[in-house]
Order: sequence, then structure tokens, then C-alpha cells
Amino acid sequence: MAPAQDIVIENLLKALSRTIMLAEGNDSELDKQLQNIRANLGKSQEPEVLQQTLQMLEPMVLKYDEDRLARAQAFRAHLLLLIDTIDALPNIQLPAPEKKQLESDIRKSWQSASHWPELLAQAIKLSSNALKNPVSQSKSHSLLGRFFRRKDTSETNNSNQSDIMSHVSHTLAALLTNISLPEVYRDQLLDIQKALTGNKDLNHLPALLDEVINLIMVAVGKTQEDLTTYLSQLNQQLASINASILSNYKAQKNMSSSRKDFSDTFMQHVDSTQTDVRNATDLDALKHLIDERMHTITEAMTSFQDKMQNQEKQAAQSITQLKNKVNRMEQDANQLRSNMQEKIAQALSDALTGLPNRAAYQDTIFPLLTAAAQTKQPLCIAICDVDHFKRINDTWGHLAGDKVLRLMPKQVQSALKKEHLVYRYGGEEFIVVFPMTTLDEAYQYCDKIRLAVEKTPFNMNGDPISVTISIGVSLFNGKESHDELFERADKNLYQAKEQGRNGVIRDN
Ligand SMILES: Nc1nc2c(ncn2[C@@H]2O[C@H](COP(=O)(O)OP(=O)(O)OP(=O)(O)O)[C@@H](O)[C@H]2O)c(=O)[nH]1
Repeated sequence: MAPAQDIVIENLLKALSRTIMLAEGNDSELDKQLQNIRANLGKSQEPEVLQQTLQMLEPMVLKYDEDRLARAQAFRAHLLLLIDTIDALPNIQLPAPEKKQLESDIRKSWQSASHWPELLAQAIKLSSNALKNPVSQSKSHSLLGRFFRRKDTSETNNSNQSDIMSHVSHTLAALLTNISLPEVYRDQLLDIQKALTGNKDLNHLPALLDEVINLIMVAVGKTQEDLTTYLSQLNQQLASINASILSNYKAQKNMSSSRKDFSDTFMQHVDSTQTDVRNATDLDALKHLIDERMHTITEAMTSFQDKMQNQEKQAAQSITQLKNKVNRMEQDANQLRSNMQEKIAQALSDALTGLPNRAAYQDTIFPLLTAAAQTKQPLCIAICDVDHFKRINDTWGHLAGDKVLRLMPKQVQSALKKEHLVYRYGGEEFIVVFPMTTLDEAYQYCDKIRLAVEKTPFNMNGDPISVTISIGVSLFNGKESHDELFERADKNLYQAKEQGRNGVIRDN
């Protein structure tokens, strides 16, 4: 094969191998097959290998597509069931226009996984509003009071509530079975499903709903949908590249067979001329014969040269086309990679404060704990919770509350070093991770945070108001689970609240 074509095929196989690598990490069965394909690609550089690869890829892409559709159908069915379940509850009526709008949005967007979080968030908002405003006054307490307020734990055993809990929880758990998540999130997914189906306490529902949305965001961050579309595109591009390579390969074969034909014809002419010369008796006739043979040979050579030039031109053209196709494929792969990175970054950051969110915290804390256990270096976490935040919302409005939350990272970070990691964990709660920091040091930093917040006059409609924060700090003991560490920090935070707020409590 011509060296230029070798290089193109080598690049093509490299690009194919890289793009297949991109598709990995979505489905363990698919991963196995893709890894096999990559191993085979590494062993040979023949066009036939490429063709076999394409034949193997096609059914996989089709199956992936079918699975995706089945998941989307199940998602739609469960979401509609969730809405109907809420709507069918006694004293609860979803406002008809919003419900209609949501149903229409579901009809429009159910197939696209990137819209799922939005649809789910819309359904949850609609349900929560309806639960907040029961149609009859016969219910003495707002259900939402318990549904969406964490600390009000009274009267949770009424039968309507456990009905709601059971319906909503089971439907949400079913919704989650349709989300295809990377393997590392499997345990988290199982935990949430277990918590949803086993939980009898309505007060835990908001936190669980948060987790559900976070998980969906992570799933979308992996851009299943983009990958599927991309894989189909890739399949088409590869098919067209493969056709070019095969036709190129054939052209090369034709060229060598033309060369062979020419050399056979040439040898035949030389042989027969030699025989004729040997048998010739008349010089004039011999001269004439040689002239004639020379003419035939020249003609054959000219036609051969024309043919070769033509074929070489075609081969050069198709190699250029091939290079362009390979370049386009690489560009598409790069584009997809940066889209994926962007979406993952979006899924891991909190829109209001710009801080990394709870999913980001979960992504980082486990490797940090493992490293701390191995290196025996100290690590602390602190849970920071704005005091009486509900009062701020109630007095100054929700937007003012948002403003306080937006300003909070600056105050918190002003007290910290760049190696300390700050996350918005949810609501008015922030978490700081202190790698390689002793409990004493972490306590000092937390007290600085507390002071920085206390000193900041948050401006509300021109009036400076004072905001304070309570913090619970705990030190990782090198052996315990994350949950144990977290619970201790949460308990310390609770104590700080109990002792009058605006304080920091650490492990004993
Ligand atoms: N403005 C705004 N409010 C939020 C946001 N997330 C949660 N909240 C509100 O934060 C309030 C938290 O209230 P609680 O958990 O009762 O606690 P608190 O009023 O801060 O009281 P303590 O923690 O006991 O000091 C609730 O009213 C939530 O509605 C948000 O993103 N923006």
C-alpha cells in the first residue's frame, strides 16, 4: 500500500480508537465490547479491520438507541404517574393551566434526557405549591409545612401524609431506575432508592428530592444523549471513510495490475521482436518490422503513462478527501469532549453562588478521605449554616435571602486558604473541607469565617442587617466512614445552634 495511505489509515485507526474510548463509561456491557474493538484495532492496520469494526459497532449503536428510548418511555410514564398521584390526593388540586403546560412540556421533551431534570423540577414545584394550598380548609395544617421544612417534626404520622409519602416516594424511586448512571454512582443510587421506599418521615423528603435532582444532573452531565447522537454520526462518518479507503485500496490494486499488464505486453513485444529479428532475411522488411514494433511499444507506453497519471490523480484526490474526513471526525470528537466537560462542570456547580455543589462535594470527599487514611494526614470538615435564615426570607423576601447566599462565599473564602474547599451543600448550608489540617487549625479557620460573616453588614434595601453563621467541625479519625464523620459535624452544628447560634463547636 502507498505510504500516504498507510499514514491516513494509521491516523484513522487512532481517531477511531480515541472516539471509541470517549463512548466508554456508559454501560458496562457496551464497555467490554468497545474495549475488545480497541484491542483489535491496535493489532492491525488493514482496511478490513476497520470494516469489521464498523459491522460490530452498528448493532451496538442500535441497541443503545433502543435502550435509551425504553428508559425515556419509562421516565415519562413515571413522571405522569407522579403528577396524577398528587392530583388524586384528597384536598389537593393541581392548578389546571400549569398542569396542562407541564403535560405539554413532557409530551414535547420526554425523549431528551437533558430535559429530565427540568421536567422533574417543574413537577416537584407544581406539586409542592398544590400541597401548600389545599383546596379545602378541613385540613388544619399546611402539608407543605412538613413536606418542605426540615426542622418542623410535629404531627408527621397522619395517614394522608404517609399516603403521600408512599406514593411520591415509590414513584420517585421508579423514576430513578430509568436513569443510566456511571458505575461509581451505583451505590448512591441504591441508597436513595432504599431511603425513598423505606422512609416514613415526610421531613426527609426535600433532602431526598434534592439528591434525586443531583443524580439526574450527573446523569445528564455525562450527556448520554449527545453520545448516542454522536455514535450514530460517527458510524455514518466511519462508513463513508471506510468506503473511501476500500475504493482507494482497489485503485492501488488496479494500478499494480495495470503495471503488470503493461510489463507483460512489453515483454511479449520484445520476445516476438527478438524472434522476428532472428528469423529475418531481408533488411528492409526487418527495418519496417522494428519501426512498427517501436511504434506499438511507444503507443503502449503512452497509454500506460496516461492511465497511471489518471489513477494517481484519483488516488491523490481520494486521499485528500479521506484526510478531510478524518480531520472532521477528530474535530467532532474534540467538540463533544468539550461539550461534555462543560455539562459536567454545570452539573457540579451551584447556579446561585457559583460554588461547587453537593454532587461535586460527593465526588471529591471520598478520594480525599482515602488519601488521608493512607497518608495518615489529618483532614477536617465543617458544616456552616446561616442562622435564622428563614427569618431573613420572611422579613426581607426570598430575593434578599438569595442575595445573602450569593455574598456568603466571599465572606467564607476571605477567612480561608486556597487549599481549603468550599461547597454549597444545599439551602443555606455550606461545607468546608480542610485537607491536611488539624482540628485546632480547622477550628481557628471556622472561627474566622464566623467573625467575617458577623462583621459583614449585608445591605437590605439600604439598611445594613447583621447575619450570623453557626459551624460544626469534625476531624476524620482515619478509619470511620464518611457518614460517621459527617454526622459528627452535623451534631456539632446542632449544638452550636442550641447554644445560641453564631458559634463554632468542634469534636471533643
Ligand atoms: N432565599 C432562599 N431561601 C432558601 C434557599 N434554600 C433554602 N431556603 C430557605 O432557607 C430556610 C431554612 O430554614 P431552616 O432550615 O428552618 O433554618 P433557619 O431559619 O436558618 O434556622 P436555624 O438554622 O435554626 O438557625 C427555609 O425557609 C428555606 O425555604 C434558597 O436558595 N434561597
